[in-house]
Amino acid sequence: MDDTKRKEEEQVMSNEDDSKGSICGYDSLHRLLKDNLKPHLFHEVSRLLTGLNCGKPLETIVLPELASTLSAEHGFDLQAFCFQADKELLREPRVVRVGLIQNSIALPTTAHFADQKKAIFDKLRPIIEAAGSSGVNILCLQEAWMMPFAFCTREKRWCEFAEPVDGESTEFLQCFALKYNMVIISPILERDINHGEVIWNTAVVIGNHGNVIGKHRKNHIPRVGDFNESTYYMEGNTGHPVFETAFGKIAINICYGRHHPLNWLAFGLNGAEIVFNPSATVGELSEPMWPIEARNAAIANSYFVASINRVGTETFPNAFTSGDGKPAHADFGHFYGSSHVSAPDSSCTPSLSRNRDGLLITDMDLNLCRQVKDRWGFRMTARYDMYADTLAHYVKPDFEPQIISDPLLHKKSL
Ligand SMILES: NC(=O)NCCC(=O)O
Repeated sequence: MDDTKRKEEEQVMSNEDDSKGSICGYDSLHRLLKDNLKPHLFHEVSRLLTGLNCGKPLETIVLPELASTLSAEHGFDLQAFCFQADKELLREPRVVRVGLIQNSIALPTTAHFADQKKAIFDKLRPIIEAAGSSGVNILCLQEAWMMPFAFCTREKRWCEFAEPVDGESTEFLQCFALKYNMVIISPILERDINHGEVIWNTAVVIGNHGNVIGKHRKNHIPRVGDFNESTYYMEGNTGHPVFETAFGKIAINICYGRHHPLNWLAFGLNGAEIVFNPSATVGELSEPMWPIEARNAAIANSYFVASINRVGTETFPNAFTSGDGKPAHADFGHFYGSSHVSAPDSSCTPSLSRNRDGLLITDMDLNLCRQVKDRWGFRMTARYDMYADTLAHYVKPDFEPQIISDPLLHKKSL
């Protein structure tokens, strides 16, 4: 290939990459490293980047053929890993199979709203079937999975997508919960019929008998970049519930809540063993934060964190601005997928694709949570009483920061 042709091809590739916020045409960081490092270097980089579980790299799981067939037919990424815990003498292993689904929207945002929602249902059906037929016990979808993430626009017509907790999205998923004996976490835009049709950003927890166990409403609402969600709903009023399910104690920290360590802590104090973080976030804003925050939360709170993000670029009919000096634009940028699971022992799975729909299946022995607590003693050493005191002072209007100034602070150096 001559130089001009190569340059032209590189230009096309880099334009495509740019529209996806780049990582140079690779599907994930893991892939980029694997394809470019010598095996012994990749092994060592992975030891630090994704950690070791019980002293070893994570093993992959072999899934039933149907799951691979559905993944090939419908073009979604399918990956599966297993977290081990040490064998105990007095307790049986408590292995739970968790599934995470990430997806792009299915029709342009200009299509009729009913068609958009139906097309998302149709797109998810085979992915949920793949999860169910692989024996997934707890399945979680992405934030506001039943609609485009239209909150950047500040246009109120998108509120039409909101549904009551027992609405059509819940009904759609209840069938799968029953069919596959699966707990399903369904993050939706909620319309609270009993309270004057107020809108919330809510995760509905559907039990493995198809029943609604309860709901949690997003605690922290972003006001950053194009994420103008506070125009649509207020901070949640459900606290930090932990749902005791047939397969373990679970909680949901919805998207922007992942930037708040006390939010993670509160779910942990209530006894969560797995905290799901269904999200919608874009590369330019948060991609470097994404793996760090989840992993840190898992380590600090001795539980598993399951992170899910949307995929693709959603373009809206009318351009908008967000008071950041940028020209008016009609999309958020690239939702980078990259769903993954972090464990309390600091190991984590590689991420799903940053460009394609995907299903990540992970086996986790929940005994690992207590084993890490016993080993590291973070709960014992946490000094909650000291921080309770600091916070109680901090929230008072007359609070003054505890700063001890160097009396020689302003003395000139010789
Ligand atoms: N959906 C949402 O809360 N996004 C905020 C952006 C971020 O937290 O990365």
